[in-house]
Amino acid sequence: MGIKFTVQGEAVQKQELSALSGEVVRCHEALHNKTGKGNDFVGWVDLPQNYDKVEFERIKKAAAKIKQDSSVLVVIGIGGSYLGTRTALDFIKSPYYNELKKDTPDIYFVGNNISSAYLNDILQILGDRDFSINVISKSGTTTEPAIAFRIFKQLLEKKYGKGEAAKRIYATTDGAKGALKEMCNQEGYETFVIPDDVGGRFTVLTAVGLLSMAVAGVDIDAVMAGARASMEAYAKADIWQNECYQYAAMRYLFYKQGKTIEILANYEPHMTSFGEWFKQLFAESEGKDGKGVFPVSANFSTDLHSIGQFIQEGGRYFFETVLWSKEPKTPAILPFDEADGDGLNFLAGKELQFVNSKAFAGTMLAHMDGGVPNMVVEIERMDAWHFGALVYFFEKAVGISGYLLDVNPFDQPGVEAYKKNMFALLGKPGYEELTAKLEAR
Ligand SMILES: O=P(O)(O)OC[C@H]1O[C@](O)(CO)[C@@H](O)[C@@H]1O
Repeated sequence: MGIKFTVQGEAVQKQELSALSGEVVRCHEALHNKTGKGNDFVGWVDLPQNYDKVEFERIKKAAAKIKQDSSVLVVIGIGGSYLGTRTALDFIKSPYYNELKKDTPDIYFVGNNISSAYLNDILQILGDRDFSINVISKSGTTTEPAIAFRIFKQLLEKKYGKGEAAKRIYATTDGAKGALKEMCNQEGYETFVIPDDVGGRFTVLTAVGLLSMAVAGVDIDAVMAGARASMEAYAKADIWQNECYQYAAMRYLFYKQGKTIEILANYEPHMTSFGEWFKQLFAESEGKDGKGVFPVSANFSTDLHSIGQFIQEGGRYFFETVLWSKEPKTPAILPFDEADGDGLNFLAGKELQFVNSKAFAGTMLAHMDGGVPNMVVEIERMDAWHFGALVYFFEKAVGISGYLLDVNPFDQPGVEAYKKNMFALLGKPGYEELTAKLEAR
């Protein structure tokens, strides 16, 4: 398996983990037998094996057409309909994917905020270049992507006419219902399906993530192969044979010990958005019924010069999970300098990855000395295969850790509260009573 999970030093609590092993088996069975809370949303468990192979080929075809007729793909979506896709591109390609030399279209993400400045910047970047749209929304009613879709659809129709525009719109949505699905039926957009039993934050291995990946030239077969390898590697109920479950159980133990925040740290800007994806996955899955580990992310060594002080000496209510790639994406060597004014010649000729690895090792020991438990999720390299493998590792872990907490890890009822208030304050028809109440406050 290409992922290695370890708990560092004193933090390993073998006895406590053993005591949890029965509970872990119970959670495993609930997940695999579909008898646990939210059991109609566990389609992601065997997705790497059971995905729609016919649609998979259609995704490749659509990607080939986009590559051929578009300089830009505008991807519209928020939350699970955005973060995984963004993460895949940054992790497998680069956060500078658009700026780097390539023979694939630029990809820009919109509909993940309501900022007019952001929207205008993208419109300016787009200019008069040829483009296509991938609008992604499982519900089809989310405000942020709906606003962006209205704007970019009008732009597309103005540029190409309604008929040609419809051929440049790819919709990824529910297979049967929702506002977006209805538009697809009326306008004849090519449509990809978000399976009914896969919730938004678990969809990156569906058309949601795969279409943009394919457009960017990512080997999506390798992504699915990596996910499948994880699916097989983490299928055993026995905690001692399942590192993914060890991770889930350790999180639970730390939580019970009052460590209620998890920092997912990385040492690669290519992994920054992985932290964003991880935050949604764990926050929406665990944060309910007054429970859950609050997920945050940190980008080292950058953040060692900002929040590093707090991690070392501030309140002791968190633990750290480090996401580490053994190989650098591309190597670089520190050159020799005759004058050695910076005193760095002792490192001349060394790989930057070597320096980064010592920053990692030194930081981990310092943080552990400071009372922060550390765990490591290590991969060989940041490629398509390892992306798929990692996605599944964390999805499986959150399923088990949600069940250990005895919450439904597959719903997100709390997200509705802000939406209701926003609609009421915007004066949406049907919200009159709430509008009056909120305005009185
Ligand atoms: O794909 P949709 O339905 O537009 O939802 C986007 C996101 O909004 C939420 O429903 C709530 O934030 C997420 O769970 C989801 O990933």
